[in-house]
Amino acid sequence: MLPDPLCDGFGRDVRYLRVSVTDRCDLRCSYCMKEDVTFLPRNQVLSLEELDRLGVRKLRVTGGEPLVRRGIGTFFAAMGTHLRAGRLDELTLTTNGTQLAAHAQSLAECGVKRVNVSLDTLQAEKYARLTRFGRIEQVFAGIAAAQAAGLRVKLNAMALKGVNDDEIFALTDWAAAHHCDLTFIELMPMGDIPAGTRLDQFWPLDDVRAHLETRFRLIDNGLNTGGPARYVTVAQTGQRIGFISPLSHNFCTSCNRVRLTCKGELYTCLGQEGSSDLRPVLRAGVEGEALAREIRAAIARKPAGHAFGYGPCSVAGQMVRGMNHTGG
Ligand SMILES: Nc1nc2c(ncn2[C@@H]2O[C@H](COP(=O)(O)OP(=O)(O)OP(=O)(O)O)[C@@H](O)[C@H]2O)c(=O)[nH]1
Ligand SMILES: C[S@@+](CC[C@H](N)C(=O)[O-])C[C@H]1O[C@@H](n2cnc3c(N)ncnc32)[C@H](O)[C@@H]1O
Ligand code: SF4
Ligand code: SF4
Repeated sequence: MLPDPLCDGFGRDVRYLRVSVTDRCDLRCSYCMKEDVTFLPRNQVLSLEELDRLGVRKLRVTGGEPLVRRGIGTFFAAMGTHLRAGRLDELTLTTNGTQLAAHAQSLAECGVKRVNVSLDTLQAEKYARLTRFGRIEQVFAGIAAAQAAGLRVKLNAMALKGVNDDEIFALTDWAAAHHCDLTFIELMPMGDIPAGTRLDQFWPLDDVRAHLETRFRLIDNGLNTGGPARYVTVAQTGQRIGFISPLSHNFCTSCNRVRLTCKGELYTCLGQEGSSDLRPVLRAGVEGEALAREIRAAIARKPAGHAFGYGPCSVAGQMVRGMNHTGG
């Protein structure tokens, strides 16, 4: 949560900040970034002390891959102190899981209760291809370590036509067997990826749901975690499945979030260009009410929503800015 309830120009209360601690990543998922992507020079990236100044109530740490940022353990330890002192309500992260085995225990000791781990396939070879060189065993080990440390794990799987459309049941069964929640995500046209690839891979989640319903009875359960997912319960297994459908079921009217990039830009919408540069004030040591004022002014300009859309042979609203920069 941000310091006070913050209302934007459309009457939405914005209470949730997602922070990208790095744009760097140890993987190169082909739907997220190009193989030869250029990352920001390190001196443009906010220091972890500057990030600590934000004073938010609910923090999701993301990236790029948050666990590859040097010193990230110290950052989580500092955030853990805020958590114990009651200055922070929730501390969590979204990760590709490759480095989770090494960090899980200390994350739990810092007060992290749950992690979202991105896993789009269960097949080692396909995983290596999709991420360009990732080793799936590292992710499995990361998930096991997280659970052994007492963390709840939610899997995030992109729904990608022609890539993992043959694995929807396998992912669902794996999640059930490993006591993980599972969320499917629609592909957004973010990053410097050709429109043709997007059109080939976009798979609306209504189709994924219909596919699941050939085997399972899905009951809408109305659960709201404060995030964009609509959840169902699988009648046969009791497991929970979420659908994040920014294209086919746009959730912008209830949007409660803004994002801070690792450079200190506050993006008030994932799918629009407008941002406010908070780096000068963070670098100048501004905090408390003065910083909140800057954030409020930015939020007042939050746009209504994204303009993404897939036509028969064109893509609308494409953002060249990558998810790793804005923070997925
Ligand atoms: N368009 C859009 N997509 C979002 C937004 N927030 C999350 N997403 C998508 O949902 C994916 C999963 O987000 P997570 O990091 O797991 O967070 P979450 O689903 O909000 O988290 P919880 O519900 O707290 O578990 C992101 O990578 C994005 O693809 C948003 O505000 N707008
Ligand atoms: C950008 S990553 C950052 C955190 C971490 N590296 C990870 O992969 O979980 C966060 C999430 O964004 C999702 N993502 C990346 N590109 C996307 C796109 N074009 N559309 C929708 N989600 C995307 C990923 O699948 C991942 O679940
Ligand atoms: S989705 Fe996450 S793991 Fe994959 S390239 Fe993007 S930032 Fe890295
Ligand atoms: S696209 Fe923008 S307005 Fe819509 S839910 Fe995402 S961040 Fe909010």
